[in-house]
Amino acid sequence: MSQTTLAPEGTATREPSGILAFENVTRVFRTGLESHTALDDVSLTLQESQRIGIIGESGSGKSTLVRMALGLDRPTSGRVLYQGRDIHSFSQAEWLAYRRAIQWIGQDTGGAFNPRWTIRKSMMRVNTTLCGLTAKDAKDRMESLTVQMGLDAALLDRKPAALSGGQRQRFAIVRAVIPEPKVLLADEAVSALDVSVQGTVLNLLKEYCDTADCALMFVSHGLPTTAFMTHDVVVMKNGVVVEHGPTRRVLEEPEHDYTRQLVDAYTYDA
Ligand SMILES: Nc1ncnc2c1ncn2[C@@H]1O[C@H](COP(=O)(O)OP(=O)(O)OP(=O)(O)O)[C@@H](O)[C@H]1O
Repeated sequence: MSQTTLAPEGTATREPSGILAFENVTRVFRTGLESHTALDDVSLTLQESQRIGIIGESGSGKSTLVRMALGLDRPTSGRVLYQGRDIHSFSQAEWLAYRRAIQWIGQDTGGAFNPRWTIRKSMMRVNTTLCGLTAKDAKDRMESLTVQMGLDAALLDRKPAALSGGQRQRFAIVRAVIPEPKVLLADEAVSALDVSVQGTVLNLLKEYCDTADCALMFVSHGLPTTAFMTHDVVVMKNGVVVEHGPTRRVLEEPEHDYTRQLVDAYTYDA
């Protein structure tokens, strides 16, 4: 069993259930006669305003964890808790509130928006229907966040294909933060971007989390970006949490052989 309770370094108080928690979550995928355990009894707690990294080789279960948090997939056993309550016990109204409170930013910046609509139309649609904002609130927040992200407001009236990858990714962040989420799930959110744009996007994301007291689950293959973005880190292998702790300690003085291999491989490749 992998059990970890994580809090920002120096945080004085800890809520046992945190804002988002995975309680003994197991996910087994069955295809024909084969079965594969993508998550194996994973327990971890994300505290308010905490930024945690999730690292591990391809296939270790990182994205499955994110899908569980978004309610796009259900645990075979165990529970996903938001503010101490099982997300799958929510009423329809509670579910709507949850979908506002937890937002996702992925690697595929094109996929975040309808290719046939302008960015403005996509964002307004999601935030008024799915997230329940009034049209005025959605528009005001969209326009001011666009400027905060260093984007020209005129770009809102373009379709996604008429934007650069970096611009689309910054709009993906704008879309995600308009509903004032309490948790952001970033799954390889900057890996498709070139290094100079990565830095800008990471800074904006970090700044947003700090000013809005928003927690962040940061899934990445990049150890330097994980070190920059997170207070704590969880190392996953074959669906199990093999190590966790303050990011600097885990990356500089790994306790588990697997973490050491990850760190060494990264240094070697760099
Ligand atoms: N729908 C599915 N059906 C069958 N197996 C699946 C399914 N989704 C994920 N898996 C398997 O579960 C394991 C974990 O996948 P997951 O996508 O969570 O890994 P990951 O750590 O995010 O990998 P990557 O870094 O490559 O994105 C993999 O072996 C994957 O093949």
